[in-house]
Order: sequence, then structure tokens, then C-alpha cells
Amino acid sequence: MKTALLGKTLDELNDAVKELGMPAFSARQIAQWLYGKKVSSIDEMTNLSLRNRELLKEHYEVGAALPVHAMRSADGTVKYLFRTPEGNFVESVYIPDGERATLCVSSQVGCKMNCKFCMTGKQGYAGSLTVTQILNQIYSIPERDSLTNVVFMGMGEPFDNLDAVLRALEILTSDYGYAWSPKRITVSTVGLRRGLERFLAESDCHLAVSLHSPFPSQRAELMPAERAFPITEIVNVLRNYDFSKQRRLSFEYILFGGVNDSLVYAKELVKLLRGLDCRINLIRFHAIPGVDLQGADMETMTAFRDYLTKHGIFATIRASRGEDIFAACGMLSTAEQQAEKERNLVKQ
Ligand SMILES: C[S@@+](CC[C@H](N)C(=O)[O-])C[C@H]1O[C@@H](n2cnc3c(N)ncnc32)[C@H](O)[C@@H]1O
Ligand code: SF4
Repeated sequence: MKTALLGKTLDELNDAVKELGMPAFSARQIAQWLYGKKVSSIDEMTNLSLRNRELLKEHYEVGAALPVHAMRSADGTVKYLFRTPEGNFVESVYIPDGERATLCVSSQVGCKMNCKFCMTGKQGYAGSLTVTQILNQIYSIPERDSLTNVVFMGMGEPFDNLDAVLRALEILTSDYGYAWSPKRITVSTVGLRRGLERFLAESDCHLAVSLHSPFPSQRAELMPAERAFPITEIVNVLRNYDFSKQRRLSFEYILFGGVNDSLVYAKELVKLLRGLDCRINLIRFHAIPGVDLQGADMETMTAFRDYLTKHGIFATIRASRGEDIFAACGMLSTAEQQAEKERNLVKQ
């Protein structure tokens, strides 16, 4: 089997060309073809000699793979489904919004964190995506050239696959790669201790922490990861980091009706986050089957937002997009997984 070039950092491309006896400068040329021109085959890398292209092709391929399924929402959101070589499915969501066009990417197939409200968590964990598979989500969609932002808010916990995520971020933000500003990229996490420390030290991208309750016992009930790395400790780590240099820190907070949506919670959030340079994104819950949680109504969400803003924390209500296309992350891949199982049963 050939090795994918897509997903290789410049250092890795340097090693690859050296091993093949190609000139050292061809590593940058290959990076330019891959990440600048986004070619789909080695044959298109026309400033490499024919001999070197043939040599490269003996061992490598670009390694891009088109989505197997696209589901379009009435509001312009498109959910893409990619198939992994193991036969699993991962989701990416393209979200156009005026001048902005954001792609929400996945970092794992399923997730180990088992948050109560999350469909991906319900799938369990089937593996981490490679750098190739992470970047391929950005490389292989028709809207790739109009993207303004990428958020790691799809399936999986990015800090549980940090090596691959950091390498993807390097390629997206390096001059040899996509040359994007790190301010165009946000990584969302439940907060894993070692991952958080490494991410803060090794990347300049924005950070979003999934919070969902300021009370440790309730947060643990919603998000078991709280038991390993409590929100109070996460906040302490963040307090020692300087977020004033354009790197944005935000907290995500799903408002569950009658669970965490009263002003008691807003007041506690203000206490927890006092003095931190941050904002809160209030998220509408996308209902998932078999879970006894409901979304809060708009009036409650507005009152919650206004309380936070009045008490010094900038808060926004995130617009809910693609409600008509299995909106909750993990729903489409779960449905596809199920359909594939049924197809296989029929074949037997
Ligand atoms: C799917 S997660 C992926 C990133 C990372 N694992 C995390 O939890 O932050 C991205 C965001 O979606 C939220 N989320 C998960 N299930 C949801 C649902 N059913 N409705 C609304 N938001 C949900 C998570 O809490 C998190 O803030
Ligand atoms: S919300 Fe994030 S961490 Fe929790 S199960 Fe879903 S993907 Fe995993």
C-alpha cells in the first residue's frame, strides 16, 4: 500500500525525498503542490522531473478521498460523510454565514469521553483519525477554497488525538502549508490535562472549552471527563496563561431546560470565570434519541445571556444550523453505520 503525502509536515517531506534520493528542494515543491495548489495526483506536480514523479509514485500517493455522502440543509449548511479505510464514517459540516464559511471537522471516529448529551459519545470509540484523514476533510470538499474558518467541533475529542491534531494545525498555519492565521482555527475540548498544557504551549489557535455546568458534581454527571480534570483546575491552568494577545478563549455552554438554565447557574459561572479574558457561547441542545434532556427555550437563553453580559462576561447565543439534516454531531454517521450494517445483513 502506498503512503499518503497529504498530512505530511515539511520535515516529513524532507525525510521522504532524502530517502528517495531526490533533491532537498523538492520537499517544498511537493508541499506547494499539495497545500497551495491542492492537486489530486502526483502527475500534476509538473516542476518535479518525470523521473522523480515516477519514483515518488512508486511509494506515495496524494491520499485524498472524496466524501461518500453530502446532505444539504435548507439553510445552506452541508454535512459531509467520509468513509475511513476500516469502514467507519466521520462527519464534517460546512456552515456558510455571510462573509464567513466555517468547516467543522472531526478528530476521531466516535469518542471515549461519553458525555451524556452527545451522539458521538454514544457511538463509543472506534479510533483516532490520522493527520491525512483530518486534513482530507478540508482538502476534499467542493467549498474548500472559500473556507474562512475551521473549528474542531465535530466527532471526537481533539486532545485525545493531540499529536495528529497539532500536526494538522502546523500544516494549516505554516508558510509551507495553507499559511492560515491561527486566528481562523478553533479547537474545542472537554479539557484533558496534558493535552491542554501542550496545546497552549505548542499552538496559537483559539481554544474553546466545553463547560456545560459550573457545579462539579453536575458537570461530572453530564461529562465524565470532569472526574479526571475538574473544571476548577482547568480554569486555574487557563488563569496562568496570557490570552490578551489575540488568542481567544471561549467556553461552550449547552442550555438544558430545567437543568442548568436558571440564573443561579449564570451567577456561578460569573464567579468561576471572574478575571479570565474569555467569552461564553450559549448553545442550543440538539435532541438525541434516548436521552432525557431538553433544550432551554429562547426566552430563558436570552435572559441567561443578558445576565452574563451584564456581569462582565461577553456571551452569545450560537445560531443553530442544519436542524433538518441530523443536526447533532454523530447522528448522520450513526445512521450511516446502521444502514451499512443492515445492507451487510441483507447480503448475507
Ligand atoms: C461534538 S464536541 C467535539 C469537541 C470536543 N470533544 C468537545 O466536547 O468540546 C463539540 C461541541 O458540541 C457540543 N455538543 C455535543 N453534543 C451536542 C448536542 N446534542 N447538542 C448541542 N451541542 C452538542 C459539545 O458539548 C461541544 O461543545
Ligand atoms: S461532546 Fe465532545 S468529548 Fe463529549 S462525547 Fe461528544 S465528542 Fe466526545
